[in-house]
Amino acid sequence: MSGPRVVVFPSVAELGSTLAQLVSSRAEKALSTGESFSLGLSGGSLVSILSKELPAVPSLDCSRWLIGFCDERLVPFRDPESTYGLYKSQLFEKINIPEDRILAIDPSLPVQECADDYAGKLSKAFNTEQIPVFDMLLLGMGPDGHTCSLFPDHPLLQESHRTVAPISDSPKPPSQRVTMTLPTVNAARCVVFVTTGGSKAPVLKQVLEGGEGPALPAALVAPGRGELFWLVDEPAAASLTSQVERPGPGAKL
Ligand SMILES: O=C(O)[C@H](O)[C@@H](O)[C@H](O)[C@H](O)COP(=O)(O)O
Repeated sequence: MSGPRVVVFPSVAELGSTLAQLVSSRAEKALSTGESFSLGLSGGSLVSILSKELPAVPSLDCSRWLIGFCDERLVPFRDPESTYGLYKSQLFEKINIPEDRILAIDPSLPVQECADDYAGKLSKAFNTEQIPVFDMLLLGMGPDGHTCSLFPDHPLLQESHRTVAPISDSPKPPSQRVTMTLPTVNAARCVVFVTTGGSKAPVLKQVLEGGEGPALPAALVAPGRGELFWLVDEPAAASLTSQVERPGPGAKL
């Protein structure tokens, strides 16, 4: 993998429209040679950014997309903390993604069984007993450098076999979650971090330019054979001194 492309935008709105264009272009590429476009979604602020911008892409056809979740909270879908629930109301109802092509967890299961069940859903959908290779994963990063539900100094960072794992002690509530593991994240063809806001500036510098102590979870994302993008806004990029890109309005990545 070549190094990450760090792309800085003046505003979240400009970041969001470029993100939507990037998703759409990778979907076209996947569908030009294959049966589907597999996209993994994260929660947090990504929900509103994607839900605002993706439906605005002209003639977007999501009928052959396959949607998975990079992580999910173990709460009922109607709970405002449910990432699936938020995407269902804010995005899925605005695009033509068939319900049976959205791979959601079964939140009625205990967390270990839920993770095993979700791993099975991915295995079936990707028709593999190995690691499912997503065309694209969209990730966020917390102010502590977590991504998915992989948190600093957590044993899950060492997981090298399971594709999906449970966590019951998430420092970010809700405490019970299911998360993709690093082997699954790093198997993807394209990984895109979306990070905005000044509160992320210190941790973004540490992740991209190094710092004290063990590598933070977001710094462990390095897709072996895939592309890695960091789409950030100026406030989040404020502490960076390394090479970044600042595309003109409407530029395509
Ligand atoms: O469901 C979750 O909690 C997310 O998947 C989580 O990993 C999120 O991406 C980060 O916490 C960043 O969230 P923000 O972008 O809202 O800061």
